[in-house]
Amino acid sequence: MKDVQQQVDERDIYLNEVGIKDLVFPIEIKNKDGKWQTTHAKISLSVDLDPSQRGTHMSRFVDIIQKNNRIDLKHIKNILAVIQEKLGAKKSFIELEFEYFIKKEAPVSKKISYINVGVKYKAWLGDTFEFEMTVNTPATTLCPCSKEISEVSAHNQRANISITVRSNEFIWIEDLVKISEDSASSPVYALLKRPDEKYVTEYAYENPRFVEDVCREVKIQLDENKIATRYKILVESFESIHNHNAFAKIISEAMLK
Ligand SMILES: Nc1nc2c(ncn2[C@@H]2O[C@H](COP(=O)(O)OP(=O)(O)OP(=O)(O)O)[C@@H](O)[C@H]2O)c(=O)[nH]1
Repeated sequence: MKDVQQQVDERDIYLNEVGIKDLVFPIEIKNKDGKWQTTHAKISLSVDLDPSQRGTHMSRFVDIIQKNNRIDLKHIKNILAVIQEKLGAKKSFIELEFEYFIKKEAPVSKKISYINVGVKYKAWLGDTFEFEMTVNTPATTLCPCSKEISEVSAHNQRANISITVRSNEFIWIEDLVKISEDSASSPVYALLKRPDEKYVTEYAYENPRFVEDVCREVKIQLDENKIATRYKILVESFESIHNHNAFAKIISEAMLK
């Protein structure tokens, strides 16, 4: 059978990236308790392409991920190396977006439930290997100003706390979720009975936080726990008294270099 993509290309143009995107496939991610969690990811895989080659071997990306769907830092590096070797490229890239499930215990009833956090892995291998992980944690923020000036109550809402770390050291998703929840007014839960609901309502009221407060608290914890030096924090609250959102962002000095 004629191999068209294998033909020599006369235009002499290098392509920075060629590949596949939005492949949906089951993957396994390691939980902090050592067990593997099955979820499904939206996956992009790519390589650079030599000027002399007309097309890359698209089918090989799928083949490789089907044989390597256990994903952690070590596996990702290995997948990128295999991609380079099988596709004859100098650079390889991978992106995975998936929902990760965290076990939660309700504060009073101790009922168990699971919340989903959105995770993105991004890694590339060329002269060096780089790995970037983003974890999006939902939480509650309660406005300190509203609490101060109101006779009763204070506006509160759900917020998304996004932490992106670029590090070649292994970092647990669970650790970033905990830092995010500890920095907010209150965590959120999938299952709360009435005594839990009373507890989280009053807990948030005792811990009012602006988006700026949450962002700074996350930074303090990332630094104190020496999680990473290269990071980005983005906190966004889905305001309940406005029809727009509030946000705060920190990009570490090392991330900007
Ligand atoms: N390179 C390239 N291939 C495409 C594109 N769209 C569809 N394809 C198809 O993807 C397949 C290319 O994958 P290859 O891995 O080269 O397939 P193959 O030649 O059967 O497999 P190998 O023998 O391993 O190279 C072919 O069937 C292409 O027609 C495109 O835009 N670019």
